[in-house]
Amino acid sequence: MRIDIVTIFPSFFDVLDLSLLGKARQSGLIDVRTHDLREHTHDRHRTVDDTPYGGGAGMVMKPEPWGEALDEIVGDGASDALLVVPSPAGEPFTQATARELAAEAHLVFACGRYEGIDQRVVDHYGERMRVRLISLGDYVLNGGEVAVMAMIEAAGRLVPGVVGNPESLVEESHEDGLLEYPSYTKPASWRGLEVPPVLLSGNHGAIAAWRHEQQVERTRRVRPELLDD
Ligand SMILES: COC(=O)c1cc2cc(CO)sc2[nH]1
Repeated sequence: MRIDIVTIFPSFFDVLDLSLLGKARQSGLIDVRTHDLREHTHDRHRTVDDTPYGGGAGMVMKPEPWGEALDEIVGDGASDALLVVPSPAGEPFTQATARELAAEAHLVFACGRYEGIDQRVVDHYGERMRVRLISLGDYVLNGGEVAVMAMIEAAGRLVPGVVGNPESLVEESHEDGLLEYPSYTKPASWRGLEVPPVLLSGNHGAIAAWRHEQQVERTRRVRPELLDD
């Protein structure tokens, strides 16, 4: 998988060199490249934003730098890459979305700031490639970078080979539509709190049944709407 990120804060993504995704980058499983939007400005102040047509507070990101930056990545014709634009007006990001992104060969993330990117950028690239506006949730961040970091982690870990034991991906919250069961490890007794005896029983059928029961109970208590599906 190739990932390109266009942002005015490219160093924000240096952290991707660490941990899980760091190994995936070194092994070539995931090729992450950041691009500084300001490299595609040509005025003395390296301007990337301007006041909104129609008035209103805040600033809007100018289309020209985005056009130059994105053309450099996907060329000036049709592209099979998926352009992901984090936006409060986007579709909700879920584990299903993460799985869809993980199946892509080439993801391009456009990190907006301020009030967003001039709409014509989405319209222009929407004529020659798939474009998805995605939101992390019903709140607003100051820019797309944090959202892109979360999406890259959620999708990157689903890319085959990135996580050592693929089994660990199966029994996770939201993978089967339920929240995950509670986990325990040694010691069996800690500050007077005991590990549920069934987990020490060695009875794998009883353990699986208990874990599923815990998933349903936790989901009903914390996220009852997930049980409606
Ligand atoms: C949950 O919030 C988001 O996903 C989110 C993405 C973006 C992009 C912005 C720049 O206009 S503000 C913002 N919020």
